[in-house]
Amino acid sequence: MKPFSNPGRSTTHANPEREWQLLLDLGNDLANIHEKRDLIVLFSERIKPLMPFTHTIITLIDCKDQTYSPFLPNQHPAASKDHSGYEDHSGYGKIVKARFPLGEPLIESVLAADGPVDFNLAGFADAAQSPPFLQVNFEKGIGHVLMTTLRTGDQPIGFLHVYTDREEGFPRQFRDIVRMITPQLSAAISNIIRSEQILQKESENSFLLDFSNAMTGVRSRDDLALVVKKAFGKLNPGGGYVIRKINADGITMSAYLHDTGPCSFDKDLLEQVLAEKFPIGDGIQNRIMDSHIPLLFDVQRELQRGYRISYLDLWEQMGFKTMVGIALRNGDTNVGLLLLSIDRINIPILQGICSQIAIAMGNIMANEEILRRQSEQQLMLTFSNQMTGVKTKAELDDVISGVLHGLFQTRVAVLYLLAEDQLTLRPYLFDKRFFQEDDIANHEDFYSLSINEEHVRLVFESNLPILLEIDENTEARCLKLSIQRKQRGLTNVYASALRLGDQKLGMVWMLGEKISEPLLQAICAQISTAVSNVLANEQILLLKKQLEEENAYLKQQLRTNFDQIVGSGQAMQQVYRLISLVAESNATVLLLGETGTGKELIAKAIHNASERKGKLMIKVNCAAMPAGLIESELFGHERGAFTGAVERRIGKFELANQSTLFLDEVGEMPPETQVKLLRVLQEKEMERVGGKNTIKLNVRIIAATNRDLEAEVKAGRFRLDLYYRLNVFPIKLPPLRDRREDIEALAGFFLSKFSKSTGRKTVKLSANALRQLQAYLWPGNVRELEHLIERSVLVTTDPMIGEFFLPQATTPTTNAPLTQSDLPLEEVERMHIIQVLRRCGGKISGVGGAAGILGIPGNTLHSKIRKLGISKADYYTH
Ligand SMILES: Nc1ncnc2c1ncn2[C@@H]1O[C@H](COP(=O)(O)OP(=O)(O)OP(=O)(O)O)[C@@H](O)[C@H]1O
Repeated sequence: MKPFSNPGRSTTHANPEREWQLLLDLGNDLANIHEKRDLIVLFSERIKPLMPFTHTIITLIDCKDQTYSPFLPNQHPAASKDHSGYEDHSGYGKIVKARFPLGEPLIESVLAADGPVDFNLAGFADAAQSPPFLQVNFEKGIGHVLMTTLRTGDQPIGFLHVYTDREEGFPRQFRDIVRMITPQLSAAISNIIRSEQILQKESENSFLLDFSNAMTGVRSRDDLALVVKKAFGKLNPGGGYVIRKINADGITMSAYLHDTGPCSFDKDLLEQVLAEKFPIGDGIQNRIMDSHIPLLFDVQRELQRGYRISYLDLWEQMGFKTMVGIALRNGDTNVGLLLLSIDRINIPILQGICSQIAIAMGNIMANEEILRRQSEQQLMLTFSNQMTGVKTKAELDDVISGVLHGLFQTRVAVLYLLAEDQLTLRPYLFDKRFFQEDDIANHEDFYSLSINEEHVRLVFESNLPILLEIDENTEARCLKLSIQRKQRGLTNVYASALRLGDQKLGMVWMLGEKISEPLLQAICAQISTAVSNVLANEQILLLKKQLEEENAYLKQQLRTNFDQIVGSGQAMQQVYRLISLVAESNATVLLLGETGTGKELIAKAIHNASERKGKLMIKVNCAAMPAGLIESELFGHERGAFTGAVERRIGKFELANQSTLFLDEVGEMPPETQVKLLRVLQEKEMERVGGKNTIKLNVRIIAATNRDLEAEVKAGRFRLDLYYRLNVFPIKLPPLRDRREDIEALAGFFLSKFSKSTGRKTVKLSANALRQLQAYLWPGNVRELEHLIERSVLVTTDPMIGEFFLPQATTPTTNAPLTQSDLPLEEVERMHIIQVLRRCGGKISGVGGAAGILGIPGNTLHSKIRKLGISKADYYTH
């Protein structure tokens, strides 16, 4: 501004020419004013000489809230008599910052007047509704105030206050001068306001431009922290701020960036606030998020309103009285919010900063998300590679308990498989860190979980893994899983169905801190595939084993080659007739007859004539098995079912599924097994020993015994109900002595068979030898004949057998003493056993059995019989 023109000597006396010149000069000077400073100089240097007033104040009206407040409170320190201390905390200090309502009588009268109004403060200062600054001035010795309204057009924009300590107040000439210069003064003030606004805008723009330039280089959260700290350092020196982001749950917010400024505070409280997830609807955050402009909070007032939010406490502790909150939005998406310790809101600047912060946060988070997904994919690839190699349950256990946790900090608590009934889930694998073996075995709820359980149903209804809400009920069902997970800091329980295509395989419960849905889905899909591979592999191994067993059995059967029945006599004709009647049905057949009469041969013939002939007939010798193992032999067992059961075994019943099971010597079966056999025959299903799965059976039973089963039933050794079950179609095989007509054919058959097997021409029988055979009683029946011929073929060197050396005893032997002196110990033992067996009618164990008399267990006797080569023919007596 150019220097003001010299006003000459001060005067208030009438001198129209001089007055006009003065007004002209003042008008020119006012027209050139653009800054507050110029106005101050004008008042102190140009107007003051006209009238020695103490000070002037210009106040501006705020139309929005109908108030006015100081705009130019102090024109020149020297001009103020006693009022230089505007910064004091009483009187002026407060008034300078205050806003006064327009609707007071004094102001209304100023607004209504068409020129300056002179008020004697003695009459107004302490009047009710008078502006408080009059009282303050009056107390400081001011007598009069001259007030006039400043206007732009008709619109009042503010007031000029001129104060004087002269008792007589302002002379008329001064009032006239003020009236005259009021329009120019109003225009000058408008100019100042406009240029201040332009400057303000320019500085805001330059601030935002700098900020925006700095933001272009932001790539990471750390970059953002630096730029934001610098910007807020300029905007609000010594202040603090926090930027919060909305968490993935969509209902809470957590600190993203923060700066506490130079304040002192409780570090623990800060840690707590930084770690805490604050619900968006906490009463403060929701107000900020709902507003489209920054909101100013009075910290004390919010605390008094009862908000017990830790960040308000911290804010108070740091000495911040106010808090500005502004929502961070990236387009229409809410990203988070900014809290700033500032007491003056510059809305455009804050909005400019916040929109850029929100965009940067959006980009950084998107970037972080991409990196996270990439790392997840990498981890998933590693997991998938590990899972692909899984073939066995143990390997599956290793990968899901080791690798899964190593990669994703997630543990499979339990993996259930759907049982055959498709209604029950049974634990297949479980994490031993959470459960003991006993927990599983003794907890029926856990062991057998119905798919109709509410939480299980939810899992199967969903195509995606779900986060389980654990309530008291579920918790009981989940074996206190939630407690377990809290103890291990694993906060979430995820559950997912395991499926292969549309087929349900089972369900998995996982515990983890947090894991994204797509990742969880991918993990569960991998587990499903691996489980199905393991199950398929187990099935293959089982079938392979079954095949091996069948194979071994087949080979054994081939070695004994029973494929022909010899005999065309009447008795055998009757047998053939019965076989042809029953063979094609599935009826149970009971073969009765003395030892060696061909019961097994006939069983085989029935099987071969049935539609089951494509599969192997399975044989069980009920007498040759130790009582303790017969059940396992018949029904199989699970691994660990009893001591020594080191691996799963398939029983003869399961082996004979779709085929025929030949129960040889069924009369020797121990009573406990009889019960189980009866159940299987009745229900046509069974479980393996130690197993829980029920196996459906389609087995044809052919039983055989050389005992009189009716007598056994009467004696209480054989169950009547089982007898009825077995005695559906009895076939009685005649003893050889009752079909002597077949002896010649049988002898010829065996001569040819054994001659061939020894590589000789067929050995013949002399007439004498044949007569001998026909005269003999054959206690051991066909088997005895077969053995005799075999021995004879072996020992004779002639092409013809002239004579047989047949045993004398053909009736039950009495207790005739043995001559043992010349025999070796083993032979004595052999003879003694044969002797006792004869006395017991061949019965080995149980009441009246040979083992009891010999004082050894039945098993031991069996093995001795085998070892000493004792055959039934040796001891069978009639
Ligand atoms: N009709 C027959 N034709 C040819 N061989 C026969 C005949 N009957 C029995 N055998 C032979 O006699 C031997 C004994 O037969 P098998 O084992 O079937 O008798 P079993 O009644 O089952 O005897 P056990 O009651 O002692 O088990 C076998 O080697 C069998 O091949």
